[in-house]
Amino acid sequence: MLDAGLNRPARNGAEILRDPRLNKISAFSEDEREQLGLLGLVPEGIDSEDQQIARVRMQLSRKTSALGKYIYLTSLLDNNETLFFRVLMSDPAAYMPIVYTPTVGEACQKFGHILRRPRGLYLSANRRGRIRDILRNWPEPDVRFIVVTDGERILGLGDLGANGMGIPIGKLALYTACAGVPPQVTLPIVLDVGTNNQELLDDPLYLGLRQPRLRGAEYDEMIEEFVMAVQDVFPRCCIQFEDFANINSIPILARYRDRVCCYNDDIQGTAAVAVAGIFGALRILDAKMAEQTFLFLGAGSAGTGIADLLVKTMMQEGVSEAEARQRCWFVDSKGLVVASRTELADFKKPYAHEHPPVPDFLQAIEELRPTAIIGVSTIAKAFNQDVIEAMARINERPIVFPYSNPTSRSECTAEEAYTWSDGRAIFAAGSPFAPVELNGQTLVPGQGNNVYIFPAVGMAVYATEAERVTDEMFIVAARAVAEQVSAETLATGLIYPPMADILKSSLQVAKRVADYIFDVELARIERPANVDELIEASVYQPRYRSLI
Ligand SMILES: NC(=O)C1=CN([C@@H]2O[C@H](COP(=O)(O)OP(=O)(O)OC[C@H]3O[C@@H](n4cnc5c(N)ncnc54)[C@H](OP(=O)(O)O)[C@@H]3O)[C@@H](O)[C@H]2O)C=CC1
Ligand SMILES: CC(=O)C(=O)O
Ligand SMILES: [Mg+2]
Repeated sequence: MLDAGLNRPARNGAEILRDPRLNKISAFSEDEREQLGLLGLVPEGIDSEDQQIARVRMQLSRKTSALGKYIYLTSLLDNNETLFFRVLMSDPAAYMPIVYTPTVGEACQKFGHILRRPRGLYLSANRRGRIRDILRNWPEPDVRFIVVTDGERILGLGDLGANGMGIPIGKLALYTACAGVPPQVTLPIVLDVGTNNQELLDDPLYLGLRQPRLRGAEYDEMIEEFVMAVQDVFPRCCIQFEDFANINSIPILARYRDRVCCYNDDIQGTAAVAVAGIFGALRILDAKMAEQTFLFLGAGSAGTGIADLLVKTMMQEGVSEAEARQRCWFVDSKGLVVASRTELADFKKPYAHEHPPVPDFLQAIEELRPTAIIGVSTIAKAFNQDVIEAMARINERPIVFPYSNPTSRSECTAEEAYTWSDGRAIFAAGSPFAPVELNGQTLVPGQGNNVYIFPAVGMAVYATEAERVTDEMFIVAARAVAEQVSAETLATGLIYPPMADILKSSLQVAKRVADYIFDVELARIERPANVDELIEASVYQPRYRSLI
């Protein structure tokens, strides 16, 4: 006998209770209790799914810290996957700040301290040469999505080594909660290549390798071994690279994007959410993208990724590449990125325009008079009062996107941006901020976070079994996100679809991207008569199935 729909041998009651994919805690039916040997192992009372959700909410409300709520929800995922996703999907706007930014940042910082039960796969530098075999230890046979990090740039918190595992776990929970990708096809992975974070190396509870980060050829060989092992063991799998330092993220994407099904979320997903946000802002401004001047604070993976996609989008609208690049300017840790600088990384060079050196961001604003500032610097409070006031003096409606995560690294808060601009800023931040009351008006900040993109693109790639992930798919996704923002939503200042509707909007985006994947013949399945129905039929439902 097989477990219903899971293709696994049936278990006895005690085993079922220990399997998070089968466990219903207090919601087993009378027949299941009788037939599966569960009598006595669970209390007599039988809960409905709604009663179970009410209990979870009550228990969560008694946790006084965000980290306490994170630990509780993670334990629920380890105990009863269906209930976890039912709770998450019942109110994504409420629960996302717990399982994702900002709380996941704190959870990663303390990952070794809060560990209850390991989740995902740890591939360590010590196990090089054996990655294929270790992938085969994963119990699910058909993994379709891996989110992998080496932990070197976890949000804006820096090198967190193997503690970075919290990020793949959180991102993959959102694949399911925000776009319905079935959890059994997802696999979180950390490549434990050591850490240069001395605090972690000195922490007796740190669980990663206690050695400096692997670099150079040895590192590249390990990445190659990993990518090729995934092709062998999970041939239909897409790899999402997440939170690598830019010295590695950019070359890795360049090396593999045309060879295997993969993408980098910090580069491409972030870029798409930024382009979507700019489309929303342009509707408020009634202006064109090529009329804007974008000034970035931070010229790393996220910043140059956003600029590259803005350039591609402007080119689709008939602007030349040179003109489009000229609309994008960067300030990094050494000041304005200009042609005379000799130490620039290759990925910054396309944006190193002719201009005298400018040491700081505020002066760059005064000289370049940008219409938009985008913060991807990890520097909290860098958009200070002088910066916002300068933007509000130069522009009737300045675009202000402090995208750095988590909240503790945000370049400014929503309240600061609105207050210092007299409520005129068009604002979106990487982490969530509550609405702000100003001069009798309620202003609703958007969450400019790649969560609007990666679950939706993931669903499209999953349902179509796409061979490759291209930049054009991200432009399609960006346009689809922007199109779902109604005029009423826009009137509140919100330039993204409401987070409460993220599942609905992600499925719309997934349909558009899936259509595009079939159009460009990158699908590995035949085009169905109705692509929308294909997506709908692929969506995971967090419902208990009968186990008998
Ligand atoms: N909202 C979202 O969806 C996303 C947000 N992010 C956030 O963006 C941030 C950056 O990520 P990522 O681009 O991958 O990181 P990188 O490390 O690749 O880039 C950081 C950039 O910030 C610059 N920087 C550092 N300090 C300063 C300073 N004092 N003044 C000006 N610039 C400075 C660095 O300069 P230099 O090059 O000189 O070292 C570098 O160019 C993170 O906080 C991350 O959480 C990332 C992805 C998605
Ligand atoms: C959101 C995200 O991917 C980051 O901050 O890195
Ligand atoms: Mg990231």
